[in-house]
Amino acid sequence: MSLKAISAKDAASLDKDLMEIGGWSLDQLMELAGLSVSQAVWRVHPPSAGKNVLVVCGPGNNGGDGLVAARHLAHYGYNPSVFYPKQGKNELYSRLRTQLENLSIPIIADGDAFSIALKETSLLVDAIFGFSFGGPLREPFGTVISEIERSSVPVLSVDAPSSWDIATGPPEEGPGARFMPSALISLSAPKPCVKFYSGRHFIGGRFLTKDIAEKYGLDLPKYPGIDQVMEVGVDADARI
Ligand SMILES: NC(=O)C1=CN([C@@H]2O[C@H](COP(=O)(O)OP(=O)(O)OC[C@H]3O[C@@H](n4cnc5c(N)ncnc54)[C@H](O)[C@@H]3O)[C@@H](O)[C@H]2O)[C@@H](O)CC1
Ligand SMILES: [K+]
Repeated sequence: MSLKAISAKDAASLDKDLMEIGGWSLDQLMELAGLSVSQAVWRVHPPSAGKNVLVVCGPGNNGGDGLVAARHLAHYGYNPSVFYPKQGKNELYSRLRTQLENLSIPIIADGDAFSIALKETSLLVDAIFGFSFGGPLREPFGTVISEIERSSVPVLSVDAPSSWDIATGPPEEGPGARFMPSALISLSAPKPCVKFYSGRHFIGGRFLTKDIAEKYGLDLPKYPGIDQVMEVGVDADARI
């Protein structure tokens, strides 16, 4: 069963609905989104496969999901580090950063340190851009994406493979043209660019209601048991 995709425009308006009529705060949505990212990491890369996980965070809420995921990964026993070259400027991101600092999770901002960390990690979480990515890749992210593409480190992308156009997928050429993560977690619903993606696909963000799903023509994911992720095409509905 392939799940219905949601456009970037509708994804933004779904977020607005969740917060304006759904009673949700951004903190809560980001916490559940980041928690589901951490569970997808556990599914594709349990600590026995390597504890070093490098979370690359962009300046927006996709990056915020990465900050939240890094915290959960530390509590699970991984050694996460965060590369956060353009740090989001608001109170929520600074509180998330403080939570990471209090767990002694390294937050690196410099490109050379990123190159070193990339060589020492066994999984990279791509929390650079989500559904608000648009237009030609602005530095430093072209360089960052090219380095990720060139490395052999497996990647789990959050909501969309960063640098892909949310509707039309990977760029023809330049950074991102050969970027294919080995795992993807879509939040709330897949984005249209998922049709260009091949690899393990999870759905996360276990907070949709039937009404909101209907309003946007989405399927309600059948999360198994108490899990915060459902693997598309793998997990059967095992709800209690
Ligand atoms: N709907 C949901 O289920 C939820 C969504 N969340 C996350 O929020 C994300 C969307 O967050 P935002 O709307 O903040 O946007 P994004 O985090 O997708 O990206 C926006 C940031 O990237 C920069 N940017 C955009 N295009 C660029 C380019 N071409 N070159 C360089 N920089 C560029 C923008 O300046 C902005 O700072 C989703 O993808 C998801 O990961 C969660 O945090 C909350 C729950
Ligand atoms: K991403």
